[in-house]
Amino acid sequence: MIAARQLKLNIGPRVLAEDLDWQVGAGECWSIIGRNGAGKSTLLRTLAGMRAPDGGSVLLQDRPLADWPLEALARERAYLAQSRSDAFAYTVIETVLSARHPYHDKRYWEDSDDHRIALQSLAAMEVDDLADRDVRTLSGGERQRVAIAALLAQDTPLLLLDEPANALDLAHQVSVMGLLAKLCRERGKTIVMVGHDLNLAWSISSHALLLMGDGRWLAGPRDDVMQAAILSDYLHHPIETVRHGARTLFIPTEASQ
Ligand SMILES: Nc1ncnc2c1ncn2[C@@H]1O[C@H](COP(=O)(O)OP(=O)(O)OP(=O)(O)O)[C@@H](O)[C@H]1O
Repeated sequence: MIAARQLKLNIGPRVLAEDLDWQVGAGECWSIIGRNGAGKSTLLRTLAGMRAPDGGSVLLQDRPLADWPLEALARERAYLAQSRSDAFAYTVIETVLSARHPYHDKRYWEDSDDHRIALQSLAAMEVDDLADRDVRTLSGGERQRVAIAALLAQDTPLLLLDEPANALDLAHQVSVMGLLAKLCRERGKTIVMVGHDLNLAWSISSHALLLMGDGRWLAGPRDDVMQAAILSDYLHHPIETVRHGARTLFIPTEASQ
């Protein structure tokens, strides 16, 4: 689906990722994990085509990202940014309908299919009752769910999500993650997401990519990569794992009093 070839990411003099050779297959769900500032958002923006690589390349469906016309790219991948600022008084439904523009060709107005898909997406995120509200009046968690609804309405095979659980209460974290997992398992969508909650990441992911923040990285199937010793190294904090039924739980060792 999407692949990095000898990818290099720099910010100023800092090398965030070096020689990143990474293949994301269709229907896989990847979590990108690393400390603050390790380069997770920078990598996700690069995968979305919103930032050029500093070396190497990103291929979407075996074609370099730079060769994709923007509208065709918007039908292939949707991107959820870590934060957003709403400068204008758009309603919730207008915000979600705007995600349908890549399908409009030369047509200006949305049609009934767009409305149906937008309303379905709002309902999936349990924000359909907010359809007529000005997005600037929403709470942080409501705004995040509207942004995820817009991402769903874009209906792309590849979803790139930067901290989708941000601002969500516990129940919505679990339901949103469950929905994303279902999109992979049952609808063959491919997901690459950034997150700090190891337990949520473990519960949804088939694979994980760890970034050290100095160029080093590790990618592979979830259970190969999400091991206590490896995560402790990448996150610079001792982590233990415990089994709870079928789940593995990650527990950071408490700071000594
Ligand atoms: N435009 C910029 N100018 C200067 N430094 C930047 C810029 N964009 C990113 N950086 C720096 O690059 C590093 C990587 O940033 P990035 O947002 O990718 O980290 P991250 O792993 O997503 O972090 P977090 O977990 O805090 O969200 C950080 O140290 C950040 O301060």
